[in-house]
Amino acid sequence: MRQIEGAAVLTAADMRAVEQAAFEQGDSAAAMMRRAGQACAAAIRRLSAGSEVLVLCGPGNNGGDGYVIAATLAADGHPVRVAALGTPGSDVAQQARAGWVGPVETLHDTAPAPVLVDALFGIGLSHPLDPAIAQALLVLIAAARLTIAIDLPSGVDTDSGALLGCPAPADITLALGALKPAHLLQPAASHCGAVRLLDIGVSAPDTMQVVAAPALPMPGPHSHKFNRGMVAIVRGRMAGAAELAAAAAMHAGSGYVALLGSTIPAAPHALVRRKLNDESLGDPRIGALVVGPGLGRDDDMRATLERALATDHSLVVDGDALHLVTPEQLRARGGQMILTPHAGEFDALFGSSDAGKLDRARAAAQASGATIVFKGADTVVASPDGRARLAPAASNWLSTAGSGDVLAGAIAACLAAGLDPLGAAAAGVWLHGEAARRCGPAFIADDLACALGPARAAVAGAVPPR
Ligand SMILES: NC(=O)C1=CN([C@@H]2O[C@H](COP(=O)(O)OP(=O)(O)OC[C@H]3O[C@@H](n4cnc5c(N)ncnc54)[C@H](O)[C@@H]3O)[C@@H](O)[C@H]2O)[C@@H](O)CC1
Ligand SMILES: [K+]
Repeated sequence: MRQIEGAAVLTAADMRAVEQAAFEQGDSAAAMMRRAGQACAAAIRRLSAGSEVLVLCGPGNNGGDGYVIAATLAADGHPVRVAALGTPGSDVAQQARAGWVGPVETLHDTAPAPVLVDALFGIGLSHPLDPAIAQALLVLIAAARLTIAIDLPSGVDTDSGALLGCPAPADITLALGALKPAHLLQPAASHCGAVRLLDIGVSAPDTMQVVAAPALPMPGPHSHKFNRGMVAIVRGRMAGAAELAAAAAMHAGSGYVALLGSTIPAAPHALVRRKLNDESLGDPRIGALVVGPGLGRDDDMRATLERALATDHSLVVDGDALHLVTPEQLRARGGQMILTPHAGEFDALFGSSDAGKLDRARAAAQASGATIVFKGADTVVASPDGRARLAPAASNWLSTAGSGDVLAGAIAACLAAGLDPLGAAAAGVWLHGEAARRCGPAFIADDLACALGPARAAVAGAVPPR
């Protein structure tokens, strides 16, 4: 049982492809189910501390896992009952069912137990739960002291994270072989409780991963302020937003941060204030240029944005700038670009849709040629090359004014430090989440920017000095 940071994330189709590849290498579905069920049983035995376990078994292979779990617990002398919904459909699930020699109650008639194991449905759920099934599950969850979902809580859509009748959250979800998008995307993620990953002996590709602590370059004896990574930030109509992004870039480790658009001295004095003109915008030492926080959307600011786009700098495009560009314009510009839309900005730029957040982010990256940081309680980072990073849940206190500006600055610092756009975006998201964790409750964005330093210190030394 392991933590999820850095773990592979697979859609239902990806998971089936990985399983199929394992079968072609000589593995069998029965052996895989045995490994999955036994790994779950070992975790459940520890978590239940001797209390009676009720395993709910569905009609598919998730139910098959449930029968293996029950048989393994019983063989270890652990008190366990089984209640089923239908009879197993696949050969492998029937085989697992045959391995359970105790009685099988029905979902609708069974009595609650202190520990409930939900092995009704996993990645094969194809339509919303019947309300009678959801109600029976709800009653058992409410009566249990601990609910453990196998692979996924029953009643969530694997790929989009939508709820398909899931009646109540589990306390713990044991993900099998890899994470699925629903473990990270809302609202399903909130129904998973604590997610832990169990190895079932398959090797998953790393195209999609959970955001993990980044490896960030450390300054060495040859470092100076510019080769640490210079960030420039365009100041717009709401100056505070750009100031926050600048503070964030400084605390996230940038060696030199310039605010373009004002020369009036003010704290912090480490921030270099310069006029916004062709010379300052064209400074070849700039490693990342941030445009959009507090920019404004009038014609002057549109012209300022055009000037930023006309440079060949790596760009972080945030806030108002996301209302002033089109995906086609960005694609035509090319170069390294990271866009950081929240849901409203995403809709404005790419159009609204009922598709899942991961699919939308990946499509947007394709359309714009930019790395997309689709922000929210379930931030998704998608690269035009198809790779993606999904953030684990972060502090809900991040829902405060200016936290997006801080994220843009943190990402810019990582981009200027030499990370590729996907790496920089994921590193910025991690630093932002870690800074929020360190801030505790009710922080303001200024505190969050300052906490990026300690967050950065937590990964100091990850890579040698450059
Ligand atoms: N393929 C394998 O060998 C392995 C599969 N594993 C487990 O198998 C799961 C996937 O198994 P399946 O593909 O059989 O899918 P599930 O067991 O998640 O569900 C499929 C079954 O549910 C029925 N169903 C779907 N939606 C329903 C609804 N709304 N109401 C009522 N019935 C519904 C389907 O007709 C089918 O019988 C994984 O989540 C994992 O738990 C693991 O054991 C690892 C090995
Ligand atoms: K389940």
